Amino acid sequence: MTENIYDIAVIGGDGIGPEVVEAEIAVLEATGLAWNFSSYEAGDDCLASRGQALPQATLDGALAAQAVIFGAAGVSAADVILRLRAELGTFVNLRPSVAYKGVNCLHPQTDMMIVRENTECLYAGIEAQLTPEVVTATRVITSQASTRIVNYALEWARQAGGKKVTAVHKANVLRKTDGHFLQCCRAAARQFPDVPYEEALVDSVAMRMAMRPEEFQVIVTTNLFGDILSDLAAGLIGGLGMCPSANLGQAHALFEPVHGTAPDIAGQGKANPSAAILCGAMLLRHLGQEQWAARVEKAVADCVADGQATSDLGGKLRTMEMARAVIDRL
Ligand SMILES: NC(=O)c1ccc[n+]([C@@H]2O[C@H](COP(=O)([O-])OP(=O)(O)OC[C@H]3O[C@@H](n4cnc5c(N)ncnc54)[C@H](O)[C@@H]3O)[C@@H](O)[C@H]2O)c1
Ligand SMILES: CC(C)[C@H](C(=O)O)[C@@H](O)C(=O)O
Repeated sequence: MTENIYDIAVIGGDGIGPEVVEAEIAVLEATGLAWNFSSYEAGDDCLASRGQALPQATLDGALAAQAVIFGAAGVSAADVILRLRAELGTFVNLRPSVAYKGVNCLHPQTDMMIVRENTECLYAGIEAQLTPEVVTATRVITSQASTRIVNYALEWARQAGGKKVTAVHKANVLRKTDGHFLQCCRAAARQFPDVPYEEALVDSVAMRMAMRPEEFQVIVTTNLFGDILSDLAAGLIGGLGMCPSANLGQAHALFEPVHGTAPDIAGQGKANPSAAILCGAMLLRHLGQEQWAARVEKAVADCVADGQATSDLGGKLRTMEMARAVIDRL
């Protein structure tokens, strides 16, 4: 039987992006599975050297690959990652926030999945300068995207053993847009009578997450609220260094840490590679390698519990030293 070779496009990007992606690849290679990694440029450095933040060759490579591993891009991030998400048709942004044992964090009991809509809302890119003093942005909410994302969240919650889904909105003010999103959520929830379902306003969710994050298991929400709440969730569990994400569509998948280029620590070997390594676990799960995914997650958890971690978690290891510590525990 011929062995499956996984074709993966790698876009390290700027700042700590390439540093954490190097760690992620080292861990993936340590599984002994057959990988074919192809590297592509994107981001600020690429813009400076080639005049484009996302060259066509990178886009073509991402579209041709089985999946994409992404690090981070700097000020050009929106031109890179939003375009990649759109071109790859990734309509789901899956963002887990799990407090690992041993991390000195605000809320050690946090374990939630944020299912962020990935294609519309204020990210539709429709802004206008009406007069020199008045500018507007159009918020787009469609039945198709809303139903698709809430169905995904409900199905995910069902597969996870019937976890509770909270639809997060601001329909008391955004009556038409979030009102429509909520209608789509309710209609979908009726098709999943076995999955606990509730609704909550985004402002009160922010407060409750800061005080009692254990009240949330699966949050489904629109694009901008999902962006903000996932960084808030990162703050509960010890920071952005622990938060991976998966952008998933029908035909493509892109895995990226929730964090950015971290200019304050870039180039110093200080970046926590856990978010990127946990992206590797999400990639493994996506490829059907569930056992390896679980082993990578456990190895990260074991490292962190043993204090084998980078300085943001109170440890002494450098980025690649932590990657090697994870590999040793695989
Ligand atoms: N997907 C992306 O490419 C993406 C996402 C967010 C921000 N950005 C870009 O990144 C740049 C910096 O943005 P920012 O400072 O708001 O957010 P950031 O995520 O880069 O950093 C926020 C804070 O978290 C820390 N941090 C982040 N990742 C870490 C890690 N792996 N290990 C240890 N500490 C870590 C940083 O040191 C910093 O103090 C901006 O240019 C922004 O546009 C890109
Ligand atoms: C960099 C930016 C375009 C991006 C977003 O807003 O989606 C980031 O904040 C994220 O959370 O991945």
